Amino acid sequence: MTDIWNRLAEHRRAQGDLRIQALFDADPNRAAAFSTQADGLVLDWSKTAIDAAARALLVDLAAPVAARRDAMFAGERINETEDRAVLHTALRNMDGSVMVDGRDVMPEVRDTHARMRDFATRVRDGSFAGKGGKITDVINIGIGGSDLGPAMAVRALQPCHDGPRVHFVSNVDGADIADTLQGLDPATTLVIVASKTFTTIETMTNAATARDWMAQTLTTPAAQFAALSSAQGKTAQWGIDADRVFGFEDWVGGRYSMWGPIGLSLMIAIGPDDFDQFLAGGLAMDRHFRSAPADRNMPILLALVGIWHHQICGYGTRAVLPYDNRLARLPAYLQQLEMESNGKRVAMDGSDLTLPSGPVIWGEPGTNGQHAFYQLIHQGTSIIPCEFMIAARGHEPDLAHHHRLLIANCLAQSEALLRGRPLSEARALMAEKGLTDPELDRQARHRVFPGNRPSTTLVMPELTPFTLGQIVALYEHRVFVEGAILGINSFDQWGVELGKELALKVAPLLDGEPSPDHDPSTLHLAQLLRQMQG
Ligand SMILES: O=P(O)(O)OC[C@H]1O[C@](O)(CO)[C@@H](O)[C@@H]1O
Repeated sequence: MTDIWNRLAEHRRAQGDLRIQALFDADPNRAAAFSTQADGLVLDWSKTAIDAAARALLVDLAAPVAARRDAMFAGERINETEDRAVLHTALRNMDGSVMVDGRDVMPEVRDTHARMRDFATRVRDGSFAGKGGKITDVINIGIGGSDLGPAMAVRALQPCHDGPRVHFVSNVDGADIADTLQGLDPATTLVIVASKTFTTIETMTNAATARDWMAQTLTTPAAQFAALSSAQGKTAQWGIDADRVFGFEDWVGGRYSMWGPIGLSLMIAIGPDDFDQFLAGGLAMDRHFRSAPADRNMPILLALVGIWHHQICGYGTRAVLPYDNRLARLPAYLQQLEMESNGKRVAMDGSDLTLPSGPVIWGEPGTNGQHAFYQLIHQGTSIIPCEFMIAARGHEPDLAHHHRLLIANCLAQSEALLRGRPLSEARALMAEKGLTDPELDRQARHRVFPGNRPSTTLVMPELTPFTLGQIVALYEHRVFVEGAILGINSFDQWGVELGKELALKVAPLLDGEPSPDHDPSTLHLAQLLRQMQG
């Protein structure tokens, strides 16, 4: 492996000031040859500096992926620091059997899925009602993986909504729940407490506030609560009837959990059949991931492009730019999926990682981002690989002209990043305006675009439950591949623990209790905030 990394680094050095445009000039078939398709989804990665030799080396780098992938699907305990299997894929494949510790886990998965379908159907048709009648509003209370996936998907699949309104509360900031509860009727609201552990302080604090809010009107608020958790003893302590508790096992990681019970709010919003289409999209990507050769395997190639840009070229961040307003929450969802999974400095075997971990992920939907941070992407001193996403068709037939413009903008941005605008062109533009040197030169230099900035474009026919399932599974597997190649365990998240522990120790400071165990700055800030509270 070290040899391949060295050869890749050497190849990059040898490329010198290669322009991506030169790769297109040399190979008229490049756009097709550096595109990959999977069940109607197409990834074009031709606008990168990866040439045939780099591609071959990168594919060699992916050699360890197949064995680890097969171990994951077979239910082996590949999450070694938590001693757990990693089987979120079982939640989207209802057929067959999957053995964990000698037990087939699929009958229970199917049973829970059937119970979710039944409950969602009853909420939607009114046979499960609140004290005041048919449920009009559902609040999902959760955080991280118990919030970001369903919140992203509910927004993405708005055209499929035909159920009650669905709201999401995650932040422990009381503003979140206060704003959400405003205008809702407790008698027709269903609260879903989504927490794998059922101990997360933000979620349990918000859930208690929601229960108090309901108790002002209803004598038995717990009757309008449901729970999604692997800690079923704790849900019982909360008084939530077992009929409305949907469990899952520890082999489903929080950020990989929207396919099962954590997706209940999505199922209620779009209906069980559309939810099954979402699962079908994920399953289609699983099958592609398991069967396509590495050089045509979309998750493997997407991961390799990322490795080329971050670990080989040294670009520190990656922008995710969906040209779809309904995918507005996708960058936030991917931030948890990618950065909580691969933001690690220790390898699986306990040694220090010798390569950089996964990159910073950020983004906003186009075209909004164009009028905000694209300035830096085009002309800043950092190179930021961009991941564009676009659907061929929109959902608003009467507004086809909007979609035409949306597509044009998406393609124009990746073209502008590739081509740039040389000084000669910028000078010609200034000359047309009647400027002469030295002012012409000064003005022209501000209008130069260096270009040669890499991007990929993911194209889908339309944003549907199926394509969304494909995209989420694509990114899950991309993270998996990156982790396997870097030697990272992508399924634990020890880095979130210290802050949680310290928050519990800091809280007493805010009540004025002395505590010697804090640094002077923290003590100073706590005192300042107390003074400001008056
Ligand atoms: O579902 P839970 O147990 O409330 O956890 C919520 C989130 O907290 C984390 O454990 C850490 O932030 C995430 O991995 C998880 O998705």
